[in-house]
Amino acid sequence: MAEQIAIQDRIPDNHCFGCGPDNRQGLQVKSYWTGDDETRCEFTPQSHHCAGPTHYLNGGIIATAIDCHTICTAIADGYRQAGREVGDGEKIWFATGRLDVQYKAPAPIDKPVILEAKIVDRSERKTVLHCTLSSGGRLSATADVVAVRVPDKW
Ligand SMILES: CC(C)(COP(=O)(O)OP(=O)(O)OC[C@H]1O[C@@H](n2cnc3c(N)ncnc32)[C@H](O)[C@@H]1OP(=O)(O)O)[C@@H](O)C(=O)NCCC(=O)NCCSC(=O)Cc1ccccc1
Repeated sequence: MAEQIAIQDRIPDNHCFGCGPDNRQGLQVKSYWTGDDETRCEFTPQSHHCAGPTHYLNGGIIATAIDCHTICTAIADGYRQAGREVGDGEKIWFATGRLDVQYKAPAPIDKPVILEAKIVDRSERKTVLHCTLSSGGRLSATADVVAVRVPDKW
């Protein structure tokens, strides 16, 4: 099977701290389709992404990774619903309207985290997603996200 290009690497002019390919100080989150409405992301934390104790991943970094993975899933889905490849033609932007994270267990800093997102509902203006974040096979966080379509000049 041909290797997929990450969704973020197809979104034009994305300078986001969490997922912008051109943001050299950013997290560089990368997401890939795994099914019709499902995407996956593997993110390897760096030591300075720690919480108070140095062995756990910071909660804001967890929220940012979830935010970027889910919103970019909504953006890619927006292009797909329009029958276009991500990045082709008029830009499609979604913004985070709601990000509701539940922290279930700490995520160790020295292991990759796996994010799995699923689109649970979509309408003209918004896409609703559910996301899990796991580390070493243990569930660390769940999130419910509302991505809202914004104008192409957003
Ligand atoms: C755009 C919006 C979120 C909503 O605009 P409005 O004019 O108020 O929208 P409107 O009232 O027309 O509703 C349309 C539909 O949406 C629904 N809905 C709306 N809000 C909520 C809600 N809170 N919760 C739940 N649902 C909500 C509403 O019910 C309606 O649903 P309906 O169709 O009736 O079923 C505005 O409040 C805003 O700009 N907020 C700041 C966003 C921001 O700065 N985010 C952070 C930066 S982005 C980032 O970091 C990610 C990123 C990464 C990489 C690349 C790109 C992005």
